[in-house]
Amino acid sequence: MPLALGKDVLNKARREGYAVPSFNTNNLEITQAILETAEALRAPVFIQVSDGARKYAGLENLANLVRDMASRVSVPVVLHLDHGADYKMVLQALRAGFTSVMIDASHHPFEENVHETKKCVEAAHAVGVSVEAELGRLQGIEDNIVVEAKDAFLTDPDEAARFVEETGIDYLAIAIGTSHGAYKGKGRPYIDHARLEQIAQKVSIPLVLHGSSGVPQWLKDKMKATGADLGDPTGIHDEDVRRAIPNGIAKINIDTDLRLAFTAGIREVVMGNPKEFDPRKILGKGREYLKQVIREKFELMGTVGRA
Ligand SMILES: O=C(CO)COP(=O)(O)O
Ligand SMILES: O=C[C@H](O)COP(=O)(O)O
Ligand SMILES: [Zn+2]
Ligand SMILES: [Zn+2]
Repeated sequence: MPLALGKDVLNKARREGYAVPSFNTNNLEITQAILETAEALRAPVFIQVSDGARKYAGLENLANLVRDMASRVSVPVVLHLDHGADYKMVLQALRAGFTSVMIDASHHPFEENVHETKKCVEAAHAVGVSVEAELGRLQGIEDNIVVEAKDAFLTDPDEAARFVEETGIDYLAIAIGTSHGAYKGKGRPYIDHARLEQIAQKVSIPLVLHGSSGVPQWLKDKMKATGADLGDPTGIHDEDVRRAIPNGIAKINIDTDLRLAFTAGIREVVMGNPKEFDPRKILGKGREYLKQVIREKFELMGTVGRA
């Protein structure tokens, strides 16, 4: 199918009470794992390209790869720009054929965030592309900028309503306690469900949750078994993700769990078979674990069979 429009996929999700995962891609194998699993489970999906991915693989290379591969599946696939840094980046994504773009001006003061976001909405809507913007600030690593706890702040419900009204965006990324990366805090990383409920009452467009990886035990075990030294990573509990979806969360971003899965498979082959030097065998195992973790996400978010 041709690429789907972001707001079509997410408006349906919020209306019907499920969420759509937005997976970061960087290469062929990750894209294959996402699309083959989505097709097998009849699930709509977002594939997103970060700034790091753009620098690693090239924005147009990834856009062309995703568009071409998506043309051979029969489920809705949205090609999304993750954390677009500025207006220029958004324009480049529009030109490359993205069907959804994020402008992340959340590190600016409110009025400046509104101003920058509005400009991007005007450009994207002129060519029929949907827009995500962010209000509030997540802790963790974002586009190679480390946001410390003291600089992170949660989204204010009244401000969120004003922001949506003034910018005309199609979906809103909010900060409610999640953070990027594999270290989301000790024990049970905190999610402010009460705040989410208040935001959901005031904002009717789909809400987006970043930093939602679960860092599952089976992947931690596999990494550890191959000698990886990760310290003590913790992710968002499945229960918290499940609880957030009826409160308007319709797009859920996952990158870290894919990194863990791909790397765990690669490590397993490399460490366990010192004679192996066929990259297809090495990356192939990574792709197999990617498919497993991607399947778990579709099941968790209620996306299976929604295509
Ligand atoms: O929000 C993300 C990308 O925008 C990814 O979050 P994780 O690091 O939790 O996978
Ligand atoms: O939001 C951040 C994503 O995990 C992507 O990070 P990256 O720019 O290092 O690819
Ligand atoms: Zn941000
Ligand atoms: Zn993010």
